Amino acid sequence: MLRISELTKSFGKKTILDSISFTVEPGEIIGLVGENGAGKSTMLHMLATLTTPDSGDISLKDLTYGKNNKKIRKQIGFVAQDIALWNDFNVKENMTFFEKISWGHKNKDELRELCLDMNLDKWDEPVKTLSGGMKRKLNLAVSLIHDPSLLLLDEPTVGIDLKSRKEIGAYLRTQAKQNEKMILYTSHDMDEIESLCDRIYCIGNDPFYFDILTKAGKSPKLL
Ligand SMILES: Nc1ncnc2c1ncn2[C@@H]1O[C@H](COP(=O)(O)OP(=O)(O)OP(=O)(O)O)[C@@H](O)[C@H]1O
Repeated sequence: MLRISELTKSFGKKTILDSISFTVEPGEIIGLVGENGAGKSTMLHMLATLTTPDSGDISLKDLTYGKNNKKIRKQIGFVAQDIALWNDFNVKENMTFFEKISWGHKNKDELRELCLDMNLDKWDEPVKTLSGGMKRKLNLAVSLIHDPSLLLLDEPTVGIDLKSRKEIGAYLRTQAKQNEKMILYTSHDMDEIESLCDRIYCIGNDPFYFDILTKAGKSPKLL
């Protein structure tokens, strides 16, 4: 289980996240929604151990953030909003590079299969000539190489075509349900959030997303 207790984060005098608490059970996909600047990425960055909270506690299974960060990182797959790939390498080279520096043990066939799971079949093509959506698919595949138990996905499907998005969504649901992965997912696409997520949290004071999701019968919660 991922447990977040009374988490607070400010930048300067601006409090972005104010005493936020929630838990994520194995097998759950949690949607985080809110307007631009609400604090979704800040939340994911803290869960990825890249930013420290001002106060509050986070734990993953029996591991405490701040004390066990090295062990925690091995269990995390993080897709940031910015794409992080080697442009001059092809897809195969990127996958094998990231496999080597990750804690996973996957052979070339398994790495290729992972790309195909993301609907990416351009194995020998340099990243620099891939479309934006294809780069996103590769970025997502890289985050899954070490079979993480906690997936933090910050708008991972921006620019990905609808068919691929549906297939990636189905893949993520299978990963969550069959392999007990915990997934936190941000998106501005409410259809995607509604169809993919088991529970949805609205960050920030603006009731806009809360009202939309409530009308759609999704019982969102305010953070
Ligand atoms: N390193 C930083 N220093 C100062 N302010 C920051 C920093 N990182 C984020 N912020 C501020 O924190 C607020 C929350 O940003 P964040 O990126 O978490 O929002 P978001 O909900 O992910 O937005 P978006 O939907 O646009 O991705 C913003 O006002 C942003 O300017």
